[in-house]
Amino acid sequence: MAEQEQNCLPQVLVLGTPPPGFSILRSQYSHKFHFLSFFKPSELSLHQFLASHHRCDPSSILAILCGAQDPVAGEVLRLLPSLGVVVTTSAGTNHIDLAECRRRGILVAGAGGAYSEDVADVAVGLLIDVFRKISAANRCFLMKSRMQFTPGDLLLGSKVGGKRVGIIGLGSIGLKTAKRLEAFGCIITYHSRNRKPSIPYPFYPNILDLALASDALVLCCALNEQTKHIVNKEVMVALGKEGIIVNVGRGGLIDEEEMVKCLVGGEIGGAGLDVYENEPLVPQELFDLDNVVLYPHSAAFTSESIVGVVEVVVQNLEAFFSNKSLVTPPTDRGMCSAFSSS
Ligand SMILES: O=CC(=O)O
Repeated sequence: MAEQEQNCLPQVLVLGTPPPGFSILRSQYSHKFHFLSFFKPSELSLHQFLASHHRCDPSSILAILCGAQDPVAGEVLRLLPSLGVVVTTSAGTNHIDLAECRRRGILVAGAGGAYSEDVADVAVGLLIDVFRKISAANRCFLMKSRMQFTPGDLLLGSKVGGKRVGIIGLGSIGLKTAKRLEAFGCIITYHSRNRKPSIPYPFYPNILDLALASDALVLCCALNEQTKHIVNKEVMVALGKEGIIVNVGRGGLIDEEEMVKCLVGGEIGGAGLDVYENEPLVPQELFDLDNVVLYPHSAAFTSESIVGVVEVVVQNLEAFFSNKSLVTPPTDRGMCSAFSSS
């Protein structure tokens, strides 16, 4: 596209690591938006990048596009005096300084429910894997020794049907996880910020009570000040030696150091994890445990969900630049709707 034509397009500053779907966005929507990519690693600071970019007056930037991996902190927002919207390709918005956005009236839009089914699939997959020791068996029989096996030998798993599963956070991911597990014969209960009157599952206002009444806890909530370390040592002890934890929310929801100790010491039965407290670092001890299944923060991503999120991003940008309401506006506390606020 000629530079002159591009100059007339709404500018979108794309930050950090190329967000999922960005190559589709760039190839299919560059006639609608001028994507100004400031990707890592860069020798320039954002300030220098904006100053060196020939047509980029920071006050001409009204929109940021980002993914979950890169913080959109106060200092970034302060460089962009006219910013009106932050669109993230993630369901979670904990990487964005929501308080500063609220203060400045900057809108925030996330992936909405674009990933919910895929994340729920992985939550169920991790739960089944831990209870039935699928990865452990794979590791033991096939990868380590390639030995012949006797059916039913050694790795006796635990039945999924009948398990009491406490879901923490009943947004669209939590609800889809609950529905799937119900079909496996699990008994569902939940904890969230408020009881949901239209939901039939028993509600536990207290997370310790939920842990005491559960064989598995599945974390599907957003990370914020209220939910950080919502699963702490006390909760893990209440869950008990046979209990397992599945986390598809954010690593910081669990006190990871304590979780590692509980797993190593046998105080909980196992864990299926998609997210970690200090990503991309994963505590070394976890790699050696057969009762732990690790996934690399990829529960959200399938070829289909990436196409879906591109649509949501485009709809949000189009809505914003034509002064319409965003299609996935944040909830009252600035969070997007796929993760419940706990
Ligand atoms: O973790 C992934 C997301 O928030 O989309």
